[in-house]
Amino acid sequence: SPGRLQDKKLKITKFNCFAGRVLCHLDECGVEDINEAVEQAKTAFNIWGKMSGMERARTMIEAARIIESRREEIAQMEVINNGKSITEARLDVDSARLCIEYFAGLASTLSGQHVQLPGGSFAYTRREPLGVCAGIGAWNYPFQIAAWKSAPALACGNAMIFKPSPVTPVTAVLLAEIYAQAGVPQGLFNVVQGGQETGRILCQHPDIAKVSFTGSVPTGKKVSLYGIKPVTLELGGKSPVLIFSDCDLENAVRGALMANFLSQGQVCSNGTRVFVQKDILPEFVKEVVKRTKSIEIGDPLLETTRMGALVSRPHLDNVLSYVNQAKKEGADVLCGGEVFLPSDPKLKDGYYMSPCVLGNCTDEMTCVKEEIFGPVMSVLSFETEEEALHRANDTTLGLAAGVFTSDVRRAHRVVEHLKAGSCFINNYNITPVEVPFGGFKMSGIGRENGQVTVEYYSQLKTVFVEMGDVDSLF
Ligand SMILES: NC(=O)c1ccc[n+]([C@@H]2O[C@H](COP(=O)([O-])OP(=O)(O)OC[C@H]3O[C@@H](n4cnc5c(N)ncnc54)[C@H](O)[C@@H]3O)[C@@H](O)[C@H]2O)c1
Ligand SMILES: C[N+](C)(C)CCCC=O
Repeated sequence: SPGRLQDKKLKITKFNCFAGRVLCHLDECGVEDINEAVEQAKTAFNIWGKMSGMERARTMIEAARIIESRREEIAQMEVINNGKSITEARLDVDSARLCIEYFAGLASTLSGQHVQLPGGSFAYTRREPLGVCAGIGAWNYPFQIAAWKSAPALACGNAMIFKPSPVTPVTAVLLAEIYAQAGVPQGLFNVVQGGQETGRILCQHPDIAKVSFTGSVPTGKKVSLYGIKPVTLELGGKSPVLIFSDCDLENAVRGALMANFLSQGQVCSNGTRVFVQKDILPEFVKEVVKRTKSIEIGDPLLETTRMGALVSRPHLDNVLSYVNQAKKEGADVLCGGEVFLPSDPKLKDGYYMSPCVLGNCTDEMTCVKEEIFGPVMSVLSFETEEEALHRANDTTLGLAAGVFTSDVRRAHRVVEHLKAGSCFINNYNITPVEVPFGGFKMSGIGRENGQVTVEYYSQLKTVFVEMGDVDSLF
């Protein structure tokens, strides 16, 4: 309720990323708002958690239908919220809808196990919801992240309070509106606005049963220390793509672009360390640079635009400083890496940069070691498979990895040794909602999407049933 938030002191100013103007002001939610959201969620959970899976599924399918009918409106709002191109925003809305449909399909399949014990006794397990879950989102996929968290939570019978990033606060509210319109109990999916303090209060609330967090490694570390409650962490990456000389080069070039430039390079799973086998390096670099230079940058609402604006001025400055640092450390800027000024004067204050390819990179460079989270590809060369694998795995992160080769045995051998949660063979950055997504090492704990996610939003109760007498030792 906007009225109740008026007395809060802290304000969030949301800028329009592609024109650099103030879009709106929001009040940060504090203890009182969160208490109220939790109370509402508990009441809603008491209704929702007792419904059958089929009943929950019906409401979720209705939410998916509303998303489909409002696809264009949501996508346009996401462009304004985040700065990405309308083409990508539509795909994000589709992924959100598909996720809700997928988990609606699983809602009626939740079940336990029956175990026979001696003497006719038996035990069975019940899969039960956790209660009120907290979802905390990053700013790169605001609507999609809210759906990827709420869909499994709701399918398993939980309520969720979701806090979007203060950098992109707008579209999660649309999702709350849609769930309400679809008929979920009031307060089952609520949105609280705010930054780190709101996030901390929410996660530490004693009635929050689980936290599902998407964001950076440093914040993920804090969230994991908030208390004894289940936590899903979807964190950052610095993923490798291994391009062998026996690959289909055209496909590998396309893969490298998809691995680096979606969402202005602001993608957790991006394959930003592109290892290319030495004998095809010149040809690969020539083609990648040519295609990168031809990426259409500008007004993200135009159909022809393929790269919109970065999410904020400070983030743009940070990404550009990584390019400067790379130059100082000896990398060659093969293209891009500069502020981009669109021809439309209305967009002159937007946060645009030209996508960048860095050549002559080595493993020790900052651009190769740290997550830049912008449109910056680092190209490295290698000679042997063993060497490439060793260098690819030489990181504390392990979200994703890719391999391009026409040798099927090499593909599976390499993937077996890659230390990453999502491995792509001859493709990159596809995330069908039917398959699990999540990281190895410091890239996270737990998974989103796929059947396994049910385990992260429910708990098992074991029931022992004695058919004889108590065999007492006393
Ligand atoms: N693995 C994935 O699925 C995935 C997906 C998207 C983004 N990411 C990662 O997210 C990062 C970029 O997102 P970001 O800059 O929004 O990350 P961030 O860690 O700065 O913020 C993420 C969220 O946490 C909140 N937050 C901040 N401090 C908090 C605290 N102390 N307690 C609770 N909540 C707190 C923020 O307000 C925001 O909503 C990148 O590292 C990227 O790789 C990972
Ligand atoms: C849909 N993508 C592009 C694979 C992004 C997954 C979520 C990570 O940021």
